[in-house]
Amino acid sequence: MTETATAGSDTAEQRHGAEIVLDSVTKHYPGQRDPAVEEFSITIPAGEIVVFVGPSGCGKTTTMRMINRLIEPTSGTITIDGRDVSGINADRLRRSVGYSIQQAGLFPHLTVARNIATVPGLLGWDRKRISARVDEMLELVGLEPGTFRRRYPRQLSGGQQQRVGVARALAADPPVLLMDEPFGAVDPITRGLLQDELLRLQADLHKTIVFVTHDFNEAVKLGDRIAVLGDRSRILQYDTPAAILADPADDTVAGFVGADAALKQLTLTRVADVDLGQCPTAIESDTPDALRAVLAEREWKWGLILDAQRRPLRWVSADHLAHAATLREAGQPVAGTVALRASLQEALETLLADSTAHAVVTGRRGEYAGLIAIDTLVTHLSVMRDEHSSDTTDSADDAASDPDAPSPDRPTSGEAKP
Ligand SMILES: Nc1ncnc2c1ncn2[C@@H]1O[C@H](COP(=O)(O)OP(=O)(O)OP(=O)(O)O)[C@@H](O)[C@H]1O
Repeated sequence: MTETATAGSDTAEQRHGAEIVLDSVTKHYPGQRDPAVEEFSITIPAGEIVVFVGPSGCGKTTTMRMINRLIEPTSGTITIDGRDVSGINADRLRRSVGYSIQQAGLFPHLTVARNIATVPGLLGWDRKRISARVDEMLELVGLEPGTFRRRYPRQLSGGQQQRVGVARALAADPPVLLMDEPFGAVDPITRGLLQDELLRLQADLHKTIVFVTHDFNEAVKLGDRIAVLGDRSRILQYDTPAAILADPADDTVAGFVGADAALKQLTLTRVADVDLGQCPTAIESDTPDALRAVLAEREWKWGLILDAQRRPLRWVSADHLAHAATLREAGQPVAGTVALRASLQEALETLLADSTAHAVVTGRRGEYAGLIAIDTLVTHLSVMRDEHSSDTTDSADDAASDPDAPSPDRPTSGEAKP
């Protein structure tokens, strides 16, 4: 972080995240027997979202607040973009590090506009620039400026307050954003929407975001990396969500991950990233003969009837076709489809609702793109486990030297046989 960035001008470096390094940081609160944080070391890469997750009281908030010196460490060093924060004036530092907390922490006596304008005002921006920035920030977080500028926090829903909190934290375009359970006080649906918005914002902004939560699902959804913390902020595991889900470092982390690790893993992969299966298809204006022949000849149980734009309509079996004169009425409706951009967990939900136990995948215009079968998901999970397993190298070596060893599973390609 540079002085220029601190002063809030539009430099290139200001618009990108900054690396944060904590080195042997300890916090011992006066009068306490044990330190709240002990010898904590971590490197938070520029432009990534790193989530601190751990049980209540383990020291997450204390650790995070030392980054912007809301809490002063007892020992150790913290640098942002190579600069030791202890050498930066604390007020100046806080203006260059966005901070968003549970229940938004808005000033109740100030309008939404003045709340968002707080840091730009402190940085001495002129009125016109601040006003334009307030509108830009409100639009960024999905609130219409004409409606929301003049409201007070009490006139907003919890989710709207959180959005304003995020807008305020981003207003001076800080390279670093600290978020302490920012979505903890809203209902699960709003929470999901706010998480989606944060990911959408981050895709454009590339801030360095340190995010504290109790909720491992939230950590998996938001984190480029997750630091699972134990007592005194001891790092139990620091890795990507995929690696932690596939190979928890110990029983404590496994307990945190939960019994449904596999389901959580499925949220991390998009349908477009696995090989899709295929089945015979026909356009509904075709005669049944060709499809009937393919099903019989290649022993497919099901074929798929598409409309003229190749959008999936119905599943048909050989029985359905036995006496059908046309494809227009034959078969049973496809229960639901899943888009290429959807997650494998959504694909699982779709296939569980489908009578043929397949998820029909569609492209951007709803056209048929392929199928996902349960085998595709099982194989994918097994590949993920192999990739992240701590003894991957050993088993790969073993397999290479043993000609009878089974070949490792890979995602199915080509044909699924519905
Ligand atoms: N000002 C303080 N004085 C003394 N002890 C404190 C102070 N603030 C926090 N602590 C103690 O330090 C430890 C870590 O607290 P901290 O708030 O950092 O944990 P946390 O992981 O963020 O907890 P939670 O998830 O419940 O917010 C706790 O045992 C807490 O009681």
